[in-house]
Formats: sequence, C-alpha cells, structure tokens
Amino acid sequence: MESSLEFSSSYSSSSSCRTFKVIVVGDSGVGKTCLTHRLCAGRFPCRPDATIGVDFRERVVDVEGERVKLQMWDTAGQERFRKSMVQHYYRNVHAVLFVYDVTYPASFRGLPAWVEECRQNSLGQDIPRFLVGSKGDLRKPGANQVSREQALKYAQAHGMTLFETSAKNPEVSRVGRRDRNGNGPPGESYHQDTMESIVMAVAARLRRCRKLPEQHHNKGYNGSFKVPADGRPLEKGHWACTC
Ligand SMILES: Nc1nc2c(ncn2[C@@H]2O[C@H](COP(=O)(O)OP(=O)(O)OP(=O)(O)O)[C@@H](O)[C@H]2O)c(=O)[nH]1
Repeated sequence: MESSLEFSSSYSSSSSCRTFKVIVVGDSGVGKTCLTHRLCAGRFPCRPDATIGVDFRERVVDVEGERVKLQMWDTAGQERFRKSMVQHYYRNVHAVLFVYDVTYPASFRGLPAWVEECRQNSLGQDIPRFLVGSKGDLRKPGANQVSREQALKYAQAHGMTLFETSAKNPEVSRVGRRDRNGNGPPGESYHQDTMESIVMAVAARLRRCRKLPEQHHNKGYNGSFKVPADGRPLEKGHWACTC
C-alpha cells in the first residue's frame, strides 16, 4: 500500500497553516483513493488497493496570501473495512466530499446512505459539502450514466457544490470566459484542471470560516462548544469551518 501521508511538493513545511480535515466518502470503487491522490499529489496511482479503514493525504494551498492545509481522509467504501474506524474519522470534520461514479448510477443512488451516515455522526447541514462525480473520462454518449442535471438537482437539494471530474484525466476543454486568473478574452477556448478547481473551492470555502469544529459537533448536545480546559487562547490551527 502507498504511503499514508503525502505532501504537495512545494509546500512540505507548513508550520503556520490552518489545517482543515476533509473526509471523502462514497461507495467502494467510485475512485476516492485516486481522487485524493490526484488532489494531493497531482498524479493517478497505477494500482490503488481497496482502502482498509482510513488513509489520509495532505495538500497545502495558498488562498489569497494565506496558507491553508487540507487534510483529506480517504475512507473505505467497503463496509467490512469501515466498522472499527467510523467514529474516528467523523470526529472534528470541517468539510465532506461525497463521491459517486458518473458511469455507475448505483453509486449515485448510494449517496443518501452516506448523507445519513454523516447525519448520524453529528455532521450538521452547516458543514460545507461537495459532490464529486468521478471517472468523467469514461463517459460515453447514450450510455446509462448519471447526468449532470440529475447530479445538479441532488447537489442543490442538499446544499452541496457539484464538480464533475476525472482523476485519470482531470483536464477538460472549455469555451468561454476564463476566470480572473486566466486572463482570456470571452469566447476563447482553454483547458481547465478540474482537480485544481476542487482544491481551490474547498480551500477558499474553509478559509472563510471562523468557527470551531466542535461547534458543529456539540450542536444539540448542550448548545455550546469546547474550548481548551486550561483557558489557553484558541490557536489559529484549530480554527475551522462554516459560517
Ligand atoms: N478511468 C478511470 N478510472 C478510475 C478513475 N478513478 C479511479 N479509477 C479506477 O477505479 C478503481 C477504483 O478506484 P479507487 O480509487 O480504489 O476507489 P475507492 O473509492 O477508493 O475504493 P474503496 O477503497 O474500495 O472504497 C481503480 O481501478 C481505479 O484505477 C478515473 O478517474 N478514471
């Protein structure tokens, strides 16, 4: 099995980062391991093993001058590999990526079970959620697949931001206005790296947040949130999530 912890090559020392825990969930085989490899290490693994329990990888990005570390927790899709780990990886979560395979509708139909598992583990609606349709490179016209419209409808109903991508080939061609960093005139075609779009969207969303993860967890418990027992001020690295 590959190393559990990987760093983005240009950001291996990250002492002053705020760290955010992002869990990646979805049915077995949808491509969670490949996705997290691509998001964090920029490559597609040759032969990913089925994840046993949980594995995590890290990526540090610069968002408007602030370094943000995303800690991606790649969770096992297979029930038999999950049981003992579930409570651990749902602790202090800042964001969730729900993954389905665009070419395999059963994995899309499996999403409500993952949403329910999050709910049962006290992840409220206010935790940022992203819906990721994987394996876009395998889309074939006319095949029985999950359409973008279907996915968009689901994402909107559940307050998720939708991305369709491919860990194998994350670049797609687009025609139209470039974003503000792209500097292209309207109508010009350009390539977009969908993985980078995901990383930046997650990082930017989390960077805006100022609440503690415990605020989410303790909602409905006693209406308050944990602070260090000895009265220490909260450290920047402990800050998190939604607002
Ligand atoms: N063509 C293509 N194949 C992919 C892509 N992403 C993953 N795969 C393949 O799909 C299979 C499963 O990928 P994994 O990343 O191991 O899936 P997983 O969701 O982590 O599976 P579990 O660990 O069992 O939960 C592997 O054979 C990958 O090579 C993709 O973007 N395109």
